[in-house]
Amino acid sequence: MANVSLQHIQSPHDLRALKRADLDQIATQLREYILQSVARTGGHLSSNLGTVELTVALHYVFNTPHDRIVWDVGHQSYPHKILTGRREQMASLRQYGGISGFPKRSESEYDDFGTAHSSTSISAALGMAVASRNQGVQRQHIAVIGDGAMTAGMAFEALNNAGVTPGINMLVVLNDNDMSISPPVGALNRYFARLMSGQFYAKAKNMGKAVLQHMPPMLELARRFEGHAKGVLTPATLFEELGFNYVGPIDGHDLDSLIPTLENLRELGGLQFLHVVTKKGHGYQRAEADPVLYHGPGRFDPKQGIVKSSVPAPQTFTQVFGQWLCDQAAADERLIGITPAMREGSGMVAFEKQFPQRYFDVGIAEQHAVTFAAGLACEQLKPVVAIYSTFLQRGYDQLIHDVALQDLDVTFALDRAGLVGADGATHAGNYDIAYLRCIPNMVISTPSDENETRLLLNTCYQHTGPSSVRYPRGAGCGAEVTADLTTVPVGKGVVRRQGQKIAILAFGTLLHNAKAVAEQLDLTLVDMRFVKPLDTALIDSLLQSHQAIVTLEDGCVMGGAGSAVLEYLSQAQANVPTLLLGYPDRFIDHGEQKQLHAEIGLDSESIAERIQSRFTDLLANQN
Ligand SMILES: Cc1ncc(C[n+]2csc(CCOP(=O)(O)OP(=O)(O)O)c2C)c(N)n1
Ligand SMILES: CC(=O)[C@@H](O)[C@H](O)COP(=O)(O)O
Ligand SMILES: [Mg+2]
Repeated sequence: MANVSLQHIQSPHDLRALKRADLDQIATQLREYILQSVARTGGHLSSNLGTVELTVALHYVFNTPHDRIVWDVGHQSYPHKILTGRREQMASLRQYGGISGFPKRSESEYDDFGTAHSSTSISAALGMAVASRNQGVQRQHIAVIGDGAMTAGMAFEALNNAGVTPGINMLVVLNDNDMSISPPVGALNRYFARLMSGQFYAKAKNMGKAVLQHMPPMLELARRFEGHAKGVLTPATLFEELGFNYVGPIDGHDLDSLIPTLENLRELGGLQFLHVVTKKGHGYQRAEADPVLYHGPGRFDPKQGIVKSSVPAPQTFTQVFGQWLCDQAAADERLIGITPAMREGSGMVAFEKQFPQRYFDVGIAEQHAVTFAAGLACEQLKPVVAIYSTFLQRGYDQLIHDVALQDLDVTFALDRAGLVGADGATHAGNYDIAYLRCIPNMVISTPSDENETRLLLNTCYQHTGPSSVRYPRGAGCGAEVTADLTTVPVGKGVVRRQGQKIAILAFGTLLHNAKAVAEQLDLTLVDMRFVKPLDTALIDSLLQSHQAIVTLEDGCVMGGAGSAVLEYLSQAQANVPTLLLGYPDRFIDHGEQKQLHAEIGLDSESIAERIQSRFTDLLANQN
């Protein structure tokens, strides 16, 4: 066996030039490279360790980039990125100016579809397959989707449509590692477990090796597969009922199973569904033992594993929410906590332990999460939907049609509001103020620090209608958080500093970037607390003594809080110069949150400069 090196793989063409016998070495080196690289940069780890062999086999068997591969979610695409010429660039992973943590069309000709929000791969691959058919192009279209991503309705919408789409080549590869971020939930997961249960999977593993070692002619193999797949291995599956030829489950770490099977499926063409079984974290014992902890680690030493810092980290907004949820649930048995598959990320691990009967992880199913909450509210329960701002976009119609239109009492705890940092544009929570503000009955609150978050969670929870509390990823300014359940008046802001002629109306945590500016330029600083209802009485009183308004928000300017103030000023016929500070009308890539805020002029220095350049004369005439 030749000594081959990952260093020589600049593209899948180099991989395909190797002998089959050399691929195991490549897989071993690839796994080690990913472990060492992610340990240096941080990023998604356990899912990438689980797709090493599958990725090698797919790029070895299929003629990429002519054949298309869509990686669902795409957090497991690091092996793909490394084999497609970005090995060196992994050092810049998810950093300002560096490569993305997800497939991105503008990054490589091998990234056929930008992913990150889950369960889009089958729809996208189907679109590509129909396009190839209609254009008379012969190519394969592969969707690689995890068992977690398969729990989203959109995946079944696509399967349902594909099943009645004639004349296309599409291979769906289900990467079944029996994990989402946390342990998977739902009846579908039980179904997969049945398919993998001893009687089927053991035979599949042995049959895979036996049948594939002698490699009869393709059609003979297909016939055998047909027979085995239908009879011995597994009963007709849900996927066959939807029009796919189901093959598997096979061992997703065994190149001897993967390569002949994929070659067979490549020759067969048509609608194929390959069920592979992998282990999340495969090949790194610590990640195998705790795939949740190693799902998205920061930097760590692979030899030691992730070590809890001895220096207590500042409390995050997520932790403030998690504590509040438990306290509020203890005080009110009507509270139900709902997460669409983000138990850890949303801070609900303690809540699940303390209130298991009132905790619901509904899977990657944001649409269902919202309307499920609506149903609970119809029966006088008080659901709290803990959901990242970006993922609530998936349940937007349900929020309007099922919750707001019926004025139901649902509280939305919107974590990851604003720029999230390393996950970049796909996960940015930039739009919730704009997309919620136009919905009647909605209450929108924007806490400025950790204690304000608790205050506004108390307040919105007690409000008997649809409401939202938005807070950013990570820690805030370190404000002391009370332990009580005090509320504040809905729709009322608070003047934090009295200045002279210019008032900054801050909506959210960027208020702290404006504090020093207000001191430096002697400006009034207001913590508005709510975008809707807007504190118009406070604005009226400010207009009595101020000659200019600045609005400040960690969200898009278009349709955001500043727009709400402008609308009011126009309606009040108040002709006062107004400067709107917020996110520009473009997508903002990954980097540190502080770096990104500086890039778009929302750090303290930029805020001061922008106010000074806009209101030079006014400032000159202050005392
Ligand atoms: C719409 C949407 N909701 C939630 C997430 C957060 N998320 C990222 S990965 C993941 C679990 C995916 O599980 P699976 O598809 O099985 O992939 P694995 O991590 O097991 O490889 C979730 C819930 C997301 N990316 N998109
Ligand atoms: C891939 C995905 O969508 C999640 O893993 C997400 O990256 C988690 O984000 P946080 O790290 O902000 O919880
Ligand atoms: Mg999984």
